[in-house]
Amino acid sequence: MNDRLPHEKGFHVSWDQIHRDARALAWRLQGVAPEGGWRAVVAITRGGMAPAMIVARELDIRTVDTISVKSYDHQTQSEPRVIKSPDMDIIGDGEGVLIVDDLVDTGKTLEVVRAKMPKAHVATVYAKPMGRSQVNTFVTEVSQDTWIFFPWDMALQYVEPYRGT
Ligand SMILES: O=P(O)(O)OC[C@H]1O[C@H](OP(=O)(O)OP(=O)(O)O)[C@H](O)[C@@H]1O
Ligand SMILES: Nc1nc2[nH]cnc2c(=O)[nH]1
Ligand SMILES: [Mg+2]
Repeated sequence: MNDRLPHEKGFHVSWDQIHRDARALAWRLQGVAPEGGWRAVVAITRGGMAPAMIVARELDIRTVDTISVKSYDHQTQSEPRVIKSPDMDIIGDGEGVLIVDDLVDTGKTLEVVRAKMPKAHVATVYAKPMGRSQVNTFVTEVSQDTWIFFPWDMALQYVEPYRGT
């Protein structure tokens, strides 16, 4: 699959697995919650929305907002741009706020987001080594040369048997 290059490996995540991993993230976040709990979640669209919903459900957080940062066209990276900001009257400097994304790769997206909400706690389900230092809590690390495929970008399809007739 040429459009996956230069990534050596593919890590294919099912709906079931992202659900379990996002729940594991919520469990960890509960363990480091401030007194009184997290007051809001900010999902980084679009990939952060599914894990953010699961985390908000598990931790009973009703205030959920979004920030939209566009940094990739398919697998080609360009400079990240904020297209939509959260309600800063509610989010403030980010104290007691959880920022959730599906993954961190180079960390460029999170750099932009953290600058807006410097006191927020940053959580991703998956992390690659280059961007790991931008994240406070994550669940699974994959190597830098791995491309993660999410269930919303995939479909079930027929696979040839190992041995033909
Ligand atoms: O750490 P970085 O190198 O900045 O990359 C990580 C970001 O890239 C992907 O989002 P993308 O910009 O592709 O948008 P999407 O979530 O709408 O798919 C992913 O969901 C992260 O948000
Ligand atoms: N789906 C997906 N988006 C990304 N954006 C940056 N890295 C990745 C990745 O490994 N998978
Ligand atoms: Mg994203």
